[in-house]
Amino acid sequence: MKPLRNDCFALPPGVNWTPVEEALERLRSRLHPVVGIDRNIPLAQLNGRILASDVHAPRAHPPSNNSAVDGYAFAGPLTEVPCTLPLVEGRSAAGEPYTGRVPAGHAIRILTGAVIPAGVDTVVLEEDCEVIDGQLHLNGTLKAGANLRKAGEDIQAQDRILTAATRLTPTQISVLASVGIGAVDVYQRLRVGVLSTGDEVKPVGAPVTDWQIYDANRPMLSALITQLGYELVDLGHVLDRADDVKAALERGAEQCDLILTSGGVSAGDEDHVSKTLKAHGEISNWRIAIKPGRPLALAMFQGTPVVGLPGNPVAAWVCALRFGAPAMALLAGGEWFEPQAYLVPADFTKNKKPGRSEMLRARVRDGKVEVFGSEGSGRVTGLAWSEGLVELDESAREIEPGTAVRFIPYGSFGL
Ligand SMILES: Nc1nc2c(c(=O)[nH]1)N[C@H]1C(S)=C(S)[C@@H](COP(=O)(O)OP(=O)(O)OC[C@H]3O[C@@H](n4cnc5c(N)ncnc54)[C@H](O)[C@@H]3O)O[C@H]1N2
Ligand code: MOO
Repeated sequence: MKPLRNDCFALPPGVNWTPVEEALERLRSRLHPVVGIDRNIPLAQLNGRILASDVHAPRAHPPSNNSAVDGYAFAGPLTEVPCTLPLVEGRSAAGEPYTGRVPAGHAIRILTGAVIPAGVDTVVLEEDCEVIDGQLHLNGTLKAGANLRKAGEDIQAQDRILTAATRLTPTQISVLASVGIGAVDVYQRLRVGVLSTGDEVKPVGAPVTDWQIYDANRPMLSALITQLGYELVDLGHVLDRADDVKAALERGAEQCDLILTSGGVSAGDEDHVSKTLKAHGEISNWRIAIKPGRPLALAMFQGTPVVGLPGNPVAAWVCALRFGAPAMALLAGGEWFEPQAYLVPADFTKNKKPGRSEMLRARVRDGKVEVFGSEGSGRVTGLAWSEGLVELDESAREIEPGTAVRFIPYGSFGL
């Protein structure tokens, strides 16, 4: 694990507005995994963790030929019908295989998941045949191998079943279990600090006056971090005082692999996050051609990367997803990702200015994408209403009902 370079967020001089694609490419090319490896983590603790190495199957899946249905097994194919086959004594059930050999011209009772006994290779569904006095009566033809699941048809022993950098979800955990793997090596959880700033901001529960607002960003970002599978370090809230901001960042640098701050990153007199990062770290104030989320500060502070999100909750959310989520995936040992977007007809009208891409709070209903009525960056109700974002690229102008637009469901960001 090598540390990030101090100048990893530097932008070339003279660049004012960074297009979204360029900002993303910069992050992708300058970041790399910063976490160590946790060895032998058991299945029960793997959900959301990121594989540190490729995984190979120690055995095949399924391990032996077995029946896909409840029915009767015989040697196929069955071409001449009607046909009657005598049934042998006994049966093959899941967990209780038939150990003998079925003689030629005979059939045997078999249940779903049971090993196919020697001498037979084809299974007829019990609904498609009749048993009368120990004889199996068949009326329909069947190909050899019908209703049989072949050994290794899903996974062969030694196959690579999962690759390093895969984020494990319930479905991948099932694959591991299917071949008997009870523990794997995963990256240590990325420790992400979340810090709120602002003299007007008060934590929920504290007494407030009219000029104060509750801290909506920290609980939102904390929930995001947890849902993405990272370890949350709550760095609390600090007032716009240089010393307090510095002390909080120092705590963060000690305890975290990445710090997310919100507020204090535009150019105002009270934008102490920017100022502190400038005085004590290497900061690059990115002005990204995106709405919302124009001001984004990226910095290295005492060896730890800091993403300074805008204070407006909508902008903080959009930036945390669009730039933060892929960056965190990469730092955490996973793969950089471009969120999967779907082209969906718009159910709205919009006259967009060129030059900036726009992210609108959106959701799909009846195959059309709706956007929230207000684009105000402080409107938290639109966040709660939305199920994803519509991304309009820099060149987009007139959107009319029916225009195909890119809808990115929140699931595409790993939520
Ligand atoms: N002259 C300019 N002014 C502003 C610009 C600009 O480019 N030039 N950009 C605007 C945009 S866009 C945004 S976004 C904000 C970003 O400003 P900051 O990141 O410095 O954020 P603050 O000024 O501290 O706060 C903005 C807004 O958000 C509220 N806020 C802050 N923290 C929280 C929180 N934890 N929970 C809820 N709400 C929060 C804060 O009260 C402000 O209303 O700058 C614009 N101005
Ligand atoms: O771009 Mo600001 O980020 O509108 O809210």
